[in-house]
Amino acid sequence: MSKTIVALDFSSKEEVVDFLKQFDEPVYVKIGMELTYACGLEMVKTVKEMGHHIFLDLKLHDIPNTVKGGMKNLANLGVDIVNVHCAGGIAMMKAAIDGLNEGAKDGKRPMCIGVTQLTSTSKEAMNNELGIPGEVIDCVIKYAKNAKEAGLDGVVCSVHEAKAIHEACGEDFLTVTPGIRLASDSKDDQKRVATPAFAKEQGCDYIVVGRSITKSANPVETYKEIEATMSK
Ligand SMILES: O=c1ccn([C@@H]2O[C@H](COP(=O)(O)O)[C@@H](O)[C@H]2O)c(=O)[nH]1
Repeated sequence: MSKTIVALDFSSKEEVVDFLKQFDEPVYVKIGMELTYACGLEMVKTVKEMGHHIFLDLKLHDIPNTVKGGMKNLANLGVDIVNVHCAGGIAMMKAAIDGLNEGAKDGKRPMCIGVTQLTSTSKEAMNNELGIPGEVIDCVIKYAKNAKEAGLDGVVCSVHEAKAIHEACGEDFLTVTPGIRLASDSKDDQKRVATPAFAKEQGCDYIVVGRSITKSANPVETYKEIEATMSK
């Protein structure tokens, strides 16, 4: 399976279908808030019918009972990955897994991963706005260990933390890393960024790439170049 997950940050079905029609092979895609709030979970069905793999990035973060109920209803959509915010705590993450297990009709639940610190968060913002002292890496490792204790399958983190997470939580614990930029790209709103080549070097399991591919003059070519780097 592809190591590059393409973020479908579009607001209409037409844009998604036109974008995906350019590819002659199944792509691993990410459906997040923008698309879901515009088109509903119906988009999961549309994209699945086109043959693609899906990371449903809704980042659940609520009291355990609510997250459990939410996950129960996401369990049978046929997506490969769902996620929560690790900041919701261990009880909430355990509830997410319980909900998925309860909801999965065939006994096979999607993988569930936890967002550690958003890749758009800098050390300064984490310290001064979120009120979490210290280095980002320490918070990310703590959250990753919590996620593992809760039974999650991995985490979302930046490339810069992936190696330390594998050391702390094991090589089988998934690291899914957004904040990917080509050397010539602008960082936009992202803070903890890295190139696909550095992600490969750091042992990231998957990279998540949005604008570098979707806004490229030739999205398929850019995707193929990035995926070739990741699959070397
Ligand atoms: O920490 C996180 C968690 C999720 N994302 C998501 O990944 C893509 C990145 O898009 P780019 O255009 O490549 O910046 C986007 O859908 C985010 O919601 C993240 O960036 N960081």
